[in-house]
Amino acid sequence: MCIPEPKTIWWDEGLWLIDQTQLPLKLVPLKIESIRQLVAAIKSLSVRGAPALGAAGAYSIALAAERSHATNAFDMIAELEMAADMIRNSRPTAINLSWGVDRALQAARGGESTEEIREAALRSAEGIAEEDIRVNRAIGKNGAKLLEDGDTILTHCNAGRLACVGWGTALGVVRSAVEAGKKIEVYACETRPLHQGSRLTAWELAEDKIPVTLICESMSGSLMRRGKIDKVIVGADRITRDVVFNKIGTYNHAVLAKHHKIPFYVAAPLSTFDRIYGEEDITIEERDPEEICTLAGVRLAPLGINVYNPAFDATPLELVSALITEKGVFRPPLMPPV
Ligand SMILES: CSC[C@H]1O[C@H](OP(=O)(O)O)[C@H](O)[C@@H]1O
Repeated sequence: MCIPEPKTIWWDEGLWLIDQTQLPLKLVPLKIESIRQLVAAIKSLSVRGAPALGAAGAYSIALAAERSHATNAFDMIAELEMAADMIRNSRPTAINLSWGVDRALQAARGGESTEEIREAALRSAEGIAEEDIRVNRAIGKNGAKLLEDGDTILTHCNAGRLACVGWGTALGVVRSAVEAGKKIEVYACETRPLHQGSRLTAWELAEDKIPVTLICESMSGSLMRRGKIDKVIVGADRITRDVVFNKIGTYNHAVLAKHHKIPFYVAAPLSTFDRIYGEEDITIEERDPEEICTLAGVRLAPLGINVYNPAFDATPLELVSALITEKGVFRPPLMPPV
């Protein structure tokens, strides 16, 4: 079974991305004309997911260079550095955003003229985008070996091609297993409050004709207890020396998987690893309370109620059966090479 490979973010006489807030009803390509518009797109999750944010970060430098009116290299680099700060600060937890910004900015600094800077920034961003798909294909190939024909997988949030430039990480493992001829079924957690699972994962898998069942994340324990889940596979936003940061609710599944002796896999590129730091060093993004209190404009909670709305949680590595990367599969405390 050959699965198509559309892109989530790309450059075509300017920066384009799929506006994920319009899915699953509409597939809307969005042209990004300014850094401010890109910051808004990142904050509103029009573009989201660690690897996609890495590419967005890199393309932001190419966009800033393309839009710059600087007449010399020094002034242009100063503009790019201001743009870099705006993009880095748009979402703090996923390391890939700052990683992509820094790689493209470093390339741009090698330019001696404004034109060389523009070319270097775009070449770097295009390289990161192409590298992402290659890396995700390698993650998929390494992870598919862990899946057996007939497996039922639980996944959380969206770690598919919409979270990347293409192919996906957690869903990339599923796609690679299906391409290898294995029959795989997926339970997709809707993933409140922004529903990346129902809006994006269920949509992706249905598009690829991979059997998917939508559930509320509160249902995962019951399915595990009834023997309905063979493996759990999720993505990651940052992997430190002691924990995996991923969408809020991931930790719950990891604890339940441990209790039920179900393999719990994390699929992520090496660019998501950040081993200098530990859990206590990383900021977990707190999002707008209205995301929990309203749904499609309907009020779900009393006005003025206290709300806790972290975008991510931390799963200790001892709960992770294996880290699936482009360099292979590593079982903590064993970690991939730096
Ligand atoms: C392959 S990274 C996907 C990762 O990013 C998601 O977060 P968000 O939708 O807020 O960008 C979620 O944590 C996914 O696991």
